[in-house]
Amino acid sequence: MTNRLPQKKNSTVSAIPTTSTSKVATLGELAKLANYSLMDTLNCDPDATENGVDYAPRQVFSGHYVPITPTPIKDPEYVAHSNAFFAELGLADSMAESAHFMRMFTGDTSQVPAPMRKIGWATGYALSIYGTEFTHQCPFQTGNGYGDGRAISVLEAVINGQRWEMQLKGGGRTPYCRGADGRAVLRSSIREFLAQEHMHALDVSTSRSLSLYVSKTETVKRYWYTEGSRSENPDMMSAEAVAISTRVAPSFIRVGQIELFARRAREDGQFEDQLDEQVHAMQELEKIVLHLIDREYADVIDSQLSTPEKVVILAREFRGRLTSLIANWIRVGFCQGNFNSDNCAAGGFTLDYGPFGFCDVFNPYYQPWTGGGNHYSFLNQPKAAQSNFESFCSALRPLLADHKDHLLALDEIQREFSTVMDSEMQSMWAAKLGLSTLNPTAHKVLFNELLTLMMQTPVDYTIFFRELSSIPDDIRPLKKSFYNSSSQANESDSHQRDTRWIEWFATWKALLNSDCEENGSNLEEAAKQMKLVNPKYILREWFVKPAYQQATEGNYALIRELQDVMNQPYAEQSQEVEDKYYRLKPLEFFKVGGVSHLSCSS
Ligand SMILES: Nc1ncnc2c1ncn2[C@@H]1O[C@H](COP(=O)(O)OP(=O)(O)OP(=O)(O)O)[C@@H](O)[C@H]1O
Ligand SMILES: [Mg+2]
Repeated sequence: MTNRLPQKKNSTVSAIPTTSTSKVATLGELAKLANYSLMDTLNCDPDATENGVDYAPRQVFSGHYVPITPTPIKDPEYVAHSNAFFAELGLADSMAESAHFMRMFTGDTSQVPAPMRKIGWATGYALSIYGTEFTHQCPFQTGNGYGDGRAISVLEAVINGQRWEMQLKGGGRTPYCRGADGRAVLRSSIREFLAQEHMHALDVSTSRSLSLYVSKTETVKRYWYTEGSRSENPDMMSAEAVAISTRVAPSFIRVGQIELFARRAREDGQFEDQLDEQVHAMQELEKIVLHLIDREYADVIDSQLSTPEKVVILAREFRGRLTSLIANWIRVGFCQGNFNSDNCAAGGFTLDYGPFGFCDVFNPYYQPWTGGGNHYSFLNQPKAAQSNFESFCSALRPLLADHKDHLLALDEIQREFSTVMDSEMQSMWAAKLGLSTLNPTAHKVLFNELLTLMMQTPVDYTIFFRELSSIPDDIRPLKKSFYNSSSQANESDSHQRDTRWIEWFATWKALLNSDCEENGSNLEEAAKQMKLVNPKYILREWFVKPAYQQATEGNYALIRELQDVMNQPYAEQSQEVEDKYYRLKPLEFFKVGGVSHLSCSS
C-alpha cells in the first residue's frame, strides 16, 4: 500500500551536537551556536559599505552577498512564534517575548551577543519566468540590481547537528530594493507565517516560521481591496502596520541565484578585461554551487568527488526533491502562484508564500494570483517546475563545459524530468485514492473520470478526498463536498450526476478491494493510510482573513487558534473544530478580492 509521500529531509551537517537536554533560553546561549558559513566562505560584494548601511538601490556586479544591517521596525509588539519549531530547535518558548530575542528579530542587531554578528546579508539573484530569462525587472535593465530587496539573513547556527539560516522578511531596504521600502505588512506576514508551519505539518518540505512581530507605530502604504470588493485589482490604498517575520531554512539559495552567476560566466569574453571578469564569474558560479551542495545536499553527495561529478548528482537529487515537492503541493491543494526561478529554492522546498492559496473548489486552473496566468495554475505546477529545472540545468552547464560525459549525463537528467514528474504524480494520485498504483488501464480510466466528475460537480478538493478516506458504504458522505447541492441543481441534472458518481464509486471500491487483497491488506488499513495522505484541515484564505483583520486591532486569538488547528491537519480534532473549519467555502466569498484572488501579496 502506498502511503504518505515521503519528503526529502533537510540536509544535516556534521557538527558538534548540543548534548544538553535543557532548552536554549537566552540569546546568549543561542549566540554560542552561531556559525556563519555563507559569510565566511563566499564572496562579499567588493563595492559594499563596510558598516552594512547599504540601502540605496544600485547595481551589484560581483560577489555572492552584500553585508546589510537590518532596519528595525519601530515600537515592536509580539504577535506569534511557532511553538512547534521552537521545540524542534530546542528553544524555550519564553525566548520569543524576551527583550533581547525580540530586539534582534525585529531588526535591531546593534546589541547582539558575540559571536553573533551585527551585520547580516542579502543576496542577488536572477529571474526566469517559465524558462525565459528576464533582466528588465531590474531598474538598471541589466539584472545586477535584482535580489533580496527586503529579506535579510541575520544568523546561521548549527543546532543539534543541523545548520539553519535565519532570515528577516521585511527587515528594511537593501541595494536590491529597487526603490521600494524594504518592508512587509502584517497581513502578508501572517499569511506566510501560518502557511509555512501548516505546510510543514502537512509533510510538505518548506522554509519554517520562527517568529512574527508587528510595529505599533510604523506603517507603509499598500494597495488592497475594499471589504467585499469583487474587483480583480485592488481598489484602494491603505496605510498598514509593518511587520518582521523570521523564516528559517538550511539555506535560501534559489535557482535564480545559480542562474545569476551562470549568466555572468557565460558572457562573451571578447575583450581581455571581460575575459578576467568571465574567469572570476566562473569561479563565483562554482563556489555558489559547491556551497549549495554543502548546505543542502551534503548527506547525499560525497565531498571527495570532483566538481563535475558533484554537479551531475546535484541535478539528479534536485530533480528528485522538486518532483516530490510538486506532487505534494498538488496532494494538499496548494498553488504557489508565482513559481518563477527566483521563487524556487534550490534545496527543493517551498519558498515565498506570496500569492499562494489552497484550493477550495477543485479546478485544475485554480490560481489565486491574478497576475499568475494559467502557467502557474494548480495542475500546471509540474510544467512550471520543469521550466525552473531547465533553468537550473542551464545554469550548471558552464561548469561542465570541458566534461563531455558529464554534460551528456546532465542532458539525460533534464530530459527525464517529465517521466520522473509523471511517476511522482501517479503515485500521489494513487495514494490519495488508497491504491498502490494507477498503472493498469482500469485505474487510469477511473482517475480520468474522477477528474471530470470533480470539475463538473464541482467538489471541494479537501472535503472530497477526506470523506473518501473513510471508505463509506455509498456516495452520501461524498456529497458533503459538493458545491451544487441537489436543492440548487435541477432534478434531472442532479440525478444524472448522482448516477455517474454511483458508478464511479462502485468501480473505485472494487479496485480498492482487489488492491487490498493483492497486498494482504484490508479496508480499515486502507482508510487509515488515506487519512494520512488526505488532510482534513486546510488553511483556506477565508479562515486567514479574519485572523489578520483582528490582528490589526491587536487581537491575536484567531492566529493562535489557526496555529493549533492547522498544525495537526490530519487529526480528527474536536466537533467544535470540525464545525468551524471542515466546511465548504460560503457562497458569499466567491469572487471576492483578497479572499478568492489577490493581485499582489506584499
Ligand atoms: N517592499 C519591498 N521592498 C523591497 N523589495 C521588495 C519589496 N517587496 C518585494 N520586494 C522584492 O521584489 C522581489 C519580488 O518580490 P516577491 O513578491 O517575489 O518576493 P518576496 O515575497 O518579497 O520575497 P521572497 O521571494 O524572498 O519570499 C523580491 O526580490 C523581493 O525581495
Ligand atoms: Mg519572491
